[in-house]
Amino acid sequence: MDRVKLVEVGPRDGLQNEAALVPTDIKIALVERLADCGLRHIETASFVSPKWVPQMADGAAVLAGIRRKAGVVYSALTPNLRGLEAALAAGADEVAVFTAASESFCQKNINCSIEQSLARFTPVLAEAWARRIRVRGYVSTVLGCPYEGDIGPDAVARVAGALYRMGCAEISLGDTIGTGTPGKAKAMLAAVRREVPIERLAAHFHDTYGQALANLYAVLEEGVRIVDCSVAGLGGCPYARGASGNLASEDLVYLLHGLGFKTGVDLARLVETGHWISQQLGRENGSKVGRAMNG
Ligand SMILES: CC(C)(COP(=O)([O-])OP(=O)([O-])OC[C@H]1O[C@@H](n2cnc3c(N)ncnc32)[C@H](O)[C@@H]1OP(=O)([O-])[O-])[C@@H](O)C(=O)NCCC(=O)NCCSC(=O)C[C@@](C)(O)CC(=O)[O-]
Repeated sequence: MDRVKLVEVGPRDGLQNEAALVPTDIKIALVERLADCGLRHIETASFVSPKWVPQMADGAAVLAGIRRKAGVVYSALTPNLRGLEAALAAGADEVAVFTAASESFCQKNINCSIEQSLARFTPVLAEAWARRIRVRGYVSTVLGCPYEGDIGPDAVARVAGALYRMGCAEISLGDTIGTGTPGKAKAMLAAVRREVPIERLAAHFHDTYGQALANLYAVLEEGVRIVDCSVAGLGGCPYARGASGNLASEDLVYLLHGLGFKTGVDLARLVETGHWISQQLGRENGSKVGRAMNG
């Protein structure tokens, strides 16, 4: 049976936009619970400037505090060499660099042009390679930008191809503001797969316009088998106005199991975890499956 690799980004993408600081022990408990659900790739922390994203300032404490489960990859976001050093010192198993297909978003998010971001990543990849650490590359705004509107597939393909040629093992395509629709997602993927093999591509779809699951289904049909998701649909980017939650992990697992894909995830436990974190954060559960199965 076909398998889909899930990358759970709740502890990072899910929490980074929370206005109130989430206590470190809650973050640790969330990561541990997600691992207990059967998730094997958990983006656990982010080593960015604490002035830019205060919520992620305790990344080292989170990585130090978790009870590690064998076979689980605990990864971290690293915008530069300093972030890489900090992530590795804290025990991250894998790191991710991140840029965008839109110049304006890149400037707002990491304070440099796309070209400059790629130059910053060169030493990150060299150092990671020397230490045998796998690097993922994110491209944001692949289906629309909060500042520039539509983004052409060729612009996405150019950046994805550059990350791949630099040595990123996996390229995650982010519909940061969730404006994409299935036809657009397929057109974007058709351009990107000319630069990057399909098995190296991940879908990272936000659900701001309620399109995430439809877009995901479209790229699944095209052969994408790596999907990013966030428990209880938590998430958003502080530098993308109006960006709301990620594709909810529970909704994704329900869809995939219904289609006959294997994920290794215990859906009932995941629903419990989604309910638990929603209560901790005092917000409504963003997963429809989570609400239905918990009701
Ligand atoms: C990239 C920088 C640092 C450039 O920021 P900068 O101001 O251009 O760079 P800088 O080198 O001048 O550094 C500014 C300050 O940050 C410090 N600094 C510098 N680097 C680090 C580091 N690694 N860790 C900790 N501190 C750091 C540095 O020491 C300095 O401190 P100061 O002297 O002012 O006290 C900044 O713009 C930044 O941190 N941006 C991060 C924004 C972010 O995290 N956004 C959310 C993640 S992306 C996302 O969510 C999208 C994604 C991936 O999910 C996919 C999708 O949905 O599209």
